[in-house]
Amino acid sequence: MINFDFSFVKGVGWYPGHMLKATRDIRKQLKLVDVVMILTDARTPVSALNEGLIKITSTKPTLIVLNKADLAEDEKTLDWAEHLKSKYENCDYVITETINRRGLKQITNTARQLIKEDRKKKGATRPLFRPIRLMIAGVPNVGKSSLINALNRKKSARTGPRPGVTRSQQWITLADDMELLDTPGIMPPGNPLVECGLRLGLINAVKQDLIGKSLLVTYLMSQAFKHENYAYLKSLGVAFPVKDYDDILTTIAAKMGYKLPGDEPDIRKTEEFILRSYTDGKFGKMTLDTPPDFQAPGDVKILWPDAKINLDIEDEEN
Ligand SMILES: Nc1nc2c(ncn2[C@@H]2O[C@H](COP(=O)(O)OP(=O)(O)OP(=O)(O)O)[C@@H](O)[C@H]2O)c(=O)[nH]1
Repeated sequence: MINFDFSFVKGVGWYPGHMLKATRDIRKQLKLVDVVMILTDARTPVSALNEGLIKITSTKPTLIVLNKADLAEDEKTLDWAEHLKSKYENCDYVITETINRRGLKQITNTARQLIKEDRKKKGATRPLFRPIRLMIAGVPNVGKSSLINALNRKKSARTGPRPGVTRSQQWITLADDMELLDTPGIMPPGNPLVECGLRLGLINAVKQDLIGKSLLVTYLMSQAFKHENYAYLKSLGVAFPVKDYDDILTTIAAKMGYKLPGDEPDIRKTEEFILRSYTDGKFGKMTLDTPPDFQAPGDVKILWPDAKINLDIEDEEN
């Protein structure tokens, strides 16, 4: 087991002006909607949840959608989903893989059920004679626009693997009796916990350059080793046990042919490739948020960035 220490990293906050405006707009529009659908990333269900949003919208039933479940460990996703459901009032969850169109039907069914229960609680006796209205919110890049497009099929919302693609609110009428209010991705103000921030960087909810790609790659490696997730690294030629952290990058650079003039490995390009591979799901299913807290255990320390890193890894297959 390898343990990593990232305690030297400073907080990584990101709260540009358009997010403040978007938060105010959400408050204003709240009275128009029946259910607030909060998307999170199944790899980081809590780090990417933005609990502040749940508080702001707590007068409405909440549907938590754990999206990108294709990239997370199934059992842990279910554990987290049940945990979140029990934590918040008037709340239910759906697990989705928008990319594979998985879980879409459950969204409409669960939203309708939440509305029914909410109306009953408020003493409403007649059915709702208008389309149901959902607001969709969450931190950047969790898949809000992709989900809307998947539900809509008309592909009206812009998507992209970068945070902050959606900049304003927009109402979208679905063919079904349902209307959706899309909102821009919103981070909580202030600095999240260090590990939480690193996770938000890895999933592209925070701009990776704000945190630093080298640091994110080191963090990704720490997670891959913690999960004993070696398959993709092996496919890139990395031999285990790894003696030196730099070996990982130089091996991958050689494999990919990333060279600088003079045949030096192009580490920057290699780091970008590794992060892109992670975004593309090449590391397989890996849940980053681990209950009960976010602290990595620390009996073996990785010194970064100036010291060489010795990874004392045993690989059972070798
Ligand atoms: N693997 C995987 N990727 C997904 C899934 N859903 C969305 N994505 C990808 O995630 C990236 C971000 O998706 P968007 O729909 O643009 O995210 P967003 O939340 O609208 O982003 P902002 O506009 O920044 O708030 C895109 O590259 C999508 O293709 C999913 O279920 N699985």
